[in-house]
Order: sequence, then C-alpha cells, then structure tokens
Amino acid sequence: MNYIETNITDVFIVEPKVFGDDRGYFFESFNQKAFEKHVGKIDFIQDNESKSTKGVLRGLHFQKPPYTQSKLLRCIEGEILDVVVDLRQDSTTYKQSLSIVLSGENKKQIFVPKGFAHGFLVLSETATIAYKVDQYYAPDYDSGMAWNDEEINVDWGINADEIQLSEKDKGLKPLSETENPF
Ligand SMILES: Cc1cn([C@H]2C[C@H](O)[C@@H](COP(=O)(O)OP(=O)(O)O[C@H]3O[C@@H](C)C(=O)[C@@H](O)[C@H]3O)O2)c(=O)[nH]c1=O
Repeated sequence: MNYIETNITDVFIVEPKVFGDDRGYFFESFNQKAFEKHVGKIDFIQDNESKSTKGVLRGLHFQKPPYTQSKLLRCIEGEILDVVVDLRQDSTTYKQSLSIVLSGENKKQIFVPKGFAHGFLVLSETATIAYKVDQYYAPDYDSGMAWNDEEINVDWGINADEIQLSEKDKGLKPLSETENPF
C-alpha cells in the first residue's frame, strides 16, 4: 500500500497493492497497522456505503465538534470526482481544495482528516462508494457548505444544470456565510 502525501497537509492518497491472477484480484482495502504507520493513530468505528447516479453531487459536508469525522473513502464501482476543502483556519492551505478521481478501476482511496469539507460528483452512470469514519453520525451536528462557493472555486467540470443535489444540499451556503468550527 502506498501512502502518498498531497499538497494539503494531512490529506493522503492511498494506493493499495492489487494482486491480480486468473481468478480475479485481491487487495487489502484497509490495514490499521500500515495506516497508523503512515498517517497516524485512528479508530474507525463506522463504515458507510452509498450509491448514486451520474451527475449526483453529495457535499460539501462536515460534522461539527464534538462529532468531527476523519474519513477514508474509496469508490468500489464506477467513477467519482472527490473533493476536499481545507477549513482549518490556522492551516497554510486554508480554503484550498483538492480534487481526485477515484474509481473501481484505479482503487485509489483518499484520507480526509477532521477540519475538511468533503463531497463528490458521480462521473459514471452509477457509482458506489464506501468509507470508514472515526466518529458516529450525529445529525444535529451535520453541516456543510455550498458545492459552488465562488471563493473556493472548485472546478467540477460540469454545468450546474447537470448536477443533482439533495434538498438538504441545495440549502447549503458559501463558506463565508457558514459557521466554521475549525
Ligand atoms: C451520513 C449518514 C446518513 N445517514 C442517513 C441520514 C439520511 O436519512 C440518509 C442520507 O443522508 P445524507 O443525505 O446526509 O447522505 P450523504 O449526502 O451521502 O452524506 C454524506 O456525504 C458525503 C459527501 C460525506 O462526506 C459523508 O460524511 C456524508 O455527509 O442517511 C445515516 O443514517 N448515517 C450516516 O452516517
């Protein structure tokens, strides 16, 4: 497993070692010892899976303290553009975003630390994603910011009229109008 640093501190791309043979393939999708060696101590306590159709954008989400979450996310089937935004106000990369294509083919994973807004856009007909989190879901502490915040200026590579949002996500505001607990 390769743990690749990114231009945003504490955000890692994980590339599993895939063993292919004539039956198919095998890979370790998570190994706590290797993870803690490269990234740091973690206690993932909930696993999530979601499936979405092309053009669905979920995000940009975060949970507020004391229920902030780190996430280790991968795309099992299909292809997504995954985006994280650094909300840590003391970070040198505050308000910077990072985008990466995750797919069932490339099997890459992204580690999203606490203090980030996170979202993704489905690029393929359908996409199934799976992620581990280190804090339980806390709906009262659920929050987020608008995917199309002009100040953050994420290039989603798609027109707004092709994007499908949840009612909740349609109501999200730009970061400047959002309480940032980080
Ligand atoms: C996230 C979550 C949702 N739910 C429920 C609440 C709701 O009825 C239904 C759908 O919830 P949402 O609309 O919030 O799901 P979704 O928009 O997929 O939310 C997720 O988006 C991605 C981008 C993230 O980063 C995640 O942390 C999470 O915020 O599932 C849980 O029971 N547990 C959970 O951990």
